[in-house]
Amino acid sequence: MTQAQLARSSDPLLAVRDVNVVFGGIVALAGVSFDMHQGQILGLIGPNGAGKTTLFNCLSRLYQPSAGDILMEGRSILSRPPHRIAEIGIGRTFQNVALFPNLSVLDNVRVGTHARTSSDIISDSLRLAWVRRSESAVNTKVQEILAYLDLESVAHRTVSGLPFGTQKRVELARALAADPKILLLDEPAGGLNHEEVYVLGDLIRRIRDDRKITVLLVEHHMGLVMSIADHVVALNFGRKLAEGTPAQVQADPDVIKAYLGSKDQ
Ligand SMILES: Nc1ncnc2c1ncn2[C@@H]1O[C@H](COP(=O)(O)OP(=O)(O)OP(=O)(O)O)[C@@H](O)[C@H]1O
Repeated sequence: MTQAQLARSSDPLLAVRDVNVVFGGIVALAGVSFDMHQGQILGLIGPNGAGKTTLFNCLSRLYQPSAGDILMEGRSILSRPPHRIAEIGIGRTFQNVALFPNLSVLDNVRVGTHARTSSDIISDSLRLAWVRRSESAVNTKVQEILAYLDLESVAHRTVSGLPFGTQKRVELARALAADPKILLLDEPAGGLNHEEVYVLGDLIRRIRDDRKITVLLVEHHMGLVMSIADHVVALNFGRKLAEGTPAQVQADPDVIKAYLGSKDQ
């Protein structure tokens, strides 16, 4: 069974149900619903102002829908603050990279593991045996992720001095360090050159295949979305315009019209 078939055969990992978001008088999302299944790479596309970022921000809990629900493994996530979504297996990256610029790559990735470790300041300062064991497990995990993302050679470098493409990889490493079930990627190809986008596509697919992580990709780079997504949801003016395989969505007359319309503006 392929990853895509496997994905469709199970209950949704994440369910977006009739989500509405209104800013003042502007309806940013109106009744958007779709399912994400385990093992899927889902591409969320749409012209400028379609509502992609708003939906992404609802999923990462920065925005609260005015109606509707978002369920992770059947349970609503809407009462959860943004800093507590990692605990239920939702990881994210940011469009413009949000790392600690003056810390090393290693320390930035180590921060990611804290979402899933349970030590506290008293146990840490007493250096209890279980804290030492968990520290050693964290180090092993961080080293494994750095090797996986080919970041070992820059492990001790300060993040601010690294090229943007490398910083984006560090952000991915930090998100992976929290062991997410779903990874939300906000325009990961933004600011990357052609070769880097190709490498990124390959990497996202490997993350899904090797680590069994479900991926939601908000992306303007149509080539990337269409080459790696197995399911695509297209938004326009806050509504779902179409969903299906990349080929189905690309051939949808409403999607074609929405993109041509936006080019003319
Ligand atoms: N914080 C906000 N306050 C007021 N209006 C907002 C806010 N955020 C988004 N909007 C409006 O909501 C609508 C959807 O915007 P959103 O940024 O989600 O679209 P998008 O698909 O991500 O666009 P882009 O591709 O340009 O990033 C737009 O009309 C936008 O102007």
